Amino acid sequence: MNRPYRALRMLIVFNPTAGARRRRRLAEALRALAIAGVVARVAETGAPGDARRFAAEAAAAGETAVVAAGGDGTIAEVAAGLAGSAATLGILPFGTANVLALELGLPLGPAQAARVLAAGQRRLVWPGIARFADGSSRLFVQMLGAGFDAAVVAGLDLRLKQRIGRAAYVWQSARELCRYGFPPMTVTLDGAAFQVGSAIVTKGRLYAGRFLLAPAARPDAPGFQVALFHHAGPWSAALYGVALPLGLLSRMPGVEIRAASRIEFAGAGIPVQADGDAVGEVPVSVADAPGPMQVLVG
Ligand SMILES: Nc1ncnc2c1ncn2[C@@H]1O[C@H](COP(=O)(O)OP(=O)(O)OP(=O)(O)O)[C@@H](O)[C@H]1O
Repeated sequence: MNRPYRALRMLIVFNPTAGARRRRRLAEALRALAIAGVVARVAETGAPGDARRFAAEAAAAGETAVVAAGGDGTIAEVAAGLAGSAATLGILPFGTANVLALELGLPLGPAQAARVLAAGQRRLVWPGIARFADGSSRLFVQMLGAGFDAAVVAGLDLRLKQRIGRAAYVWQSARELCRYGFPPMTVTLDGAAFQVGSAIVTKGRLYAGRFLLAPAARPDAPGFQVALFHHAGPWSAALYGVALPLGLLSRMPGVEIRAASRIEFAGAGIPVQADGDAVGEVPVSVADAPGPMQVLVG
């Protein structure tokens, strides 16, 4: 995927919700792009769904590169809008966790990330698709979680996240340890059923930032790694929360990582998150997107 390529024009889909700092980061990226000779138009989102629509319209109009400027949720929306088109996805990682950017080794500084966009090196990323019982679907680029981590995402106070960043997830995790009921869930991996408390389906190795979850993951290939959390309850969840930043999660008792292509979740009252956004409830099934997409990387 490394043949010479240079998008001299690109659309940047910018999610402004995180406030003034994100706007300053965009201005810095635009300056670096201009210096590199790239003409960038900016489309600002006003609501969830706009990023996907802007990206789809740009791809239909023949835009060669569409850049998601935001967190993993905005990247997933732009990726969904570009799916099936020839347009390349670019990333200006302006989120709180920026897991996909870290997974792909992208720099987090705005000027450095802009220079990556201008350089035009590409690699493949093969997204997943979650399908819900109501017929809706959601494309994800990095991961999908059902159970405790989705409860944390669903309960997150977005204003607190704006103020204190990732610490808001730690605070919300502590709150959910006290109130999440850990209803039992069945996860079926390519026909084999497991009873678990929570599960995370991931395309990448990393989770919640730079933390290693699934060492064997391959973002560019079809299929998934699935982390099964066999022990349910607040004590186990707290232990897993401590093990994650220490890089020990995949080796904890009660944690199993398996490869799978088709995953089905069954249960009642269990929240689901995809790429850090609350997206619905179990039952949900997960499969590969019809094809991979190209992403600008350094
Ligand atoms: N203008 C907007 N107003 C409200 N919601 C928006 C807007 N633009 C995008 N969104 C929604 O916000 C969700 C979260 O956005 P995004 O992931 O970029 O930011 P974040 O939550 O600050 O980052 P992170 O996930 O890293 O914490 C997206 O999935 C998108 O649907």
